[in-house]
Amino acid sequence: MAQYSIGFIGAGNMATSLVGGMIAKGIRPARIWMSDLDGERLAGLRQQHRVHVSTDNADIASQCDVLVMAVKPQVMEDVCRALAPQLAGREVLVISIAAGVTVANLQAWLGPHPVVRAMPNTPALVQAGATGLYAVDSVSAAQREQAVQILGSVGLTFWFEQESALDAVTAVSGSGPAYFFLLMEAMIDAGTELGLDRATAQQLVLQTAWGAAQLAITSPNSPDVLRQQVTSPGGTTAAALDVFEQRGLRDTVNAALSAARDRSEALAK
Ligand SMILES: NC(=O)C1=CN([C@@H]2O[C@H](COP(=O)(O)OP(=O)(O)OC[C@H]3O[C@@H](n4cnc5c(N)ncnc54)[C@H](OP(=O)(O)O)[C@@H]3O)[C@@H](O)[C@H]2O)C=CC1
Ligand SMILES: O=C(O)[C@@H]1CCC=N1
Repeated sequence: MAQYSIGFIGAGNMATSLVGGMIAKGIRPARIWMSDLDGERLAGLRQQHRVHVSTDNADIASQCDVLVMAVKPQVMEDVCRALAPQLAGREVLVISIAAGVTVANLQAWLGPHPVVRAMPNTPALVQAGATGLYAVDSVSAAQREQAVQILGSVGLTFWFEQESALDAVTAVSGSGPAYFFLLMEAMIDAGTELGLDRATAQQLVLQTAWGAAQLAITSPNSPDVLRQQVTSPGGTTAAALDVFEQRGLRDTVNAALSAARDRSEALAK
């Protein structure tokens, strides 16, 4: 990988997942810069990862060729407007990972820089991330490649031609890990209700989730076929699946993802 420097503005959950995954993948910490309001958090990150840190966003922006904007959508405008003078006249690739913040917003706040809008997810920390990407026309082929090198170092990347697809990606894979964690929590609670000790219930649930995902990824069969292979006629799985279907799991999932997509769209306004 070419030795350009990468700065993260905002060192919260998603930025630290990305940085942890990038370093585990072999990207040198000396190339990574992180800023945040919280000096203690930064000190911990410097100690853990040996990255450069600063509580001054402008300091990070002045050092880096690629800037990953990783603050919450609600503060993105203020953060970008404050950085605009720092970036003026420089060739910096901006990658925003914020939900719902459009490239038009980012360019209005930062200036006419090449912008990639990305939607990663926290499994990036273990190189099992999934990221949707959208680029404005001014992003060069080399800069697209930089975005893929960074986000692709921690998982799969997918380019989209329409920016609106990023709202759907946010609903599916950006927020998606939380849906599976909720199901894990519910299954652990249910297993405990059924008399298992909590630690064993947790191990059984996590191994089952991991095994199901591995099987679904490696099998030539689609999830519906794999589900049928578990389901003996008149057996235990059928009894459980009947309850899920009767209580409207599919409609619930559909409504939940629509709510996430709508929220992503609303954040742009
Ligand atoms: N978490 C996730 O799974 C995903 C998140 N995202 C996106 O990533 C972005 C960050 O989310 P997430 O990591 O969860 O949020 P966090 O709140 O964990 O991280 C944001 C960090 O930015 C800091 N911050 C706030 N204001 C400033 C500022 N002016 N300058 C520098 N740093 C600042 C926050 O500090 P403080 O806490 O003190 O406010 C916090 O540490 C969001 O835009 C979100 O939409 C995208 C994909 C997945
Ligand atoms: O909840 C959120 O808004 C962010 C975006 C996707 C995951 N977390």
